[in-house]
Amino acid sequence: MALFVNHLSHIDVTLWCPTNGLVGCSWQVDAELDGELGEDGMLFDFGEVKPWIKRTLDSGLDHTLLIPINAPGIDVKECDEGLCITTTTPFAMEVRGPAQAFSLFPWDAITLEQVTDYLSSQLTEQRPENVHRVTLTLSDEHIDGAAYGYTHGLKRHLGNCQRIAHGHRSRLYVWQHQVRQPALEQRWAEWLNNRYLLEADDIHSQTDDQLICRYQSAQGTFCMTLPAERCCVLPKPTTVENIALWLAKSIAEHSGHNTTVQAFEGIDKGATATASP
Ligand SMILES: Nc1nc2c(c(=O)[nH]1)N=C([C@H](O)[C@H](O)COP(=O)(O)OP(=O)(O)OP(=O)(O)O)CN2
Repeated sequence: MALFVNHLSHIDVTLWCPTNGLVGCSWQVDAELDGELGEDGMLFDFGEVKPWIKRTLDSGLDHTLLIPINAPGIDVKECDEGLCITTTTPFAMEVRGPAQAFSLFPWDAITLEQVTDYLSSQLTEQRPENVHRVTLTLSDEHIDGAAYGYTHGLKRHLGNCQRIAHGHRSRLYVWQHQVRQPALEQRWAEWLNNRYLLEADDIHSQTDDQLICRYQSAQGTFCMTLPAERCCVLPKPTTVENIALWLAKSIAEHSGHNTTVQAFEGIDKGATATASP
């Protein structure tokens, strides 16, 4: 007997890719459980399946930076902040923070298949007696138009969004004169794709080539050094509201037209903002 729960949750992470660097991802989570029916006629109460799986994801890999430690140029060591991870290719980066902000895997690269198997095995190990196996399916949201992945951290957030390098893969909608603007959506999404978004206030130091972002939050001290060309600096915290506002203002200024932007933070949620040139 198998029980399934589709659209159970989302996972928002950034993965380190040996060719693209920081890649923001949002994965939809579907679950299937194989097992025996209990005396109550249920394999596992739906009301318990969801919180059980969500708790495991939220306290583990969700909102972390996924590092394939066997990829070329990766070094991981302990430091005052917790862990210090350095990279060399495709660019030099150093990120420091509490260990809980990182998920380290003994792999050459992070793939959706490997992450899916890892999480399915983790849940299977913790299963209740009458459940034989838990199988998750992780998938990227199907997006026809413009989309971009980004990485950020929100130091004021009380939950795991305070971690300096977690990410999202997001749709982007732009309107001018009540008409969608696919060319603008595509251009801005391409520009934002794989960037690190940070608040100006969190810049610790900056040269022409390099930027250091550093902040203290409830979980500890976080620090990130990366090429300036890979960053996008916003005047305010990088919440989706401020991203929508910054995009609306930037596009209105560049194009000379009133602009409305709907920015997403991962799957199915986001903010809408309008600006004039
Ligand atoms: N109004 C806003 N609220 C929050 C924002 C924001 O920009 N505006 N941002 C965050 C974090 O960046 C976080 O990454 C969002 O994570 P999310 O997965 O949505 O949070 P949950 O774990 O609570 O949601 P699930 O999808 O149910 O896992 C937080 N809030």
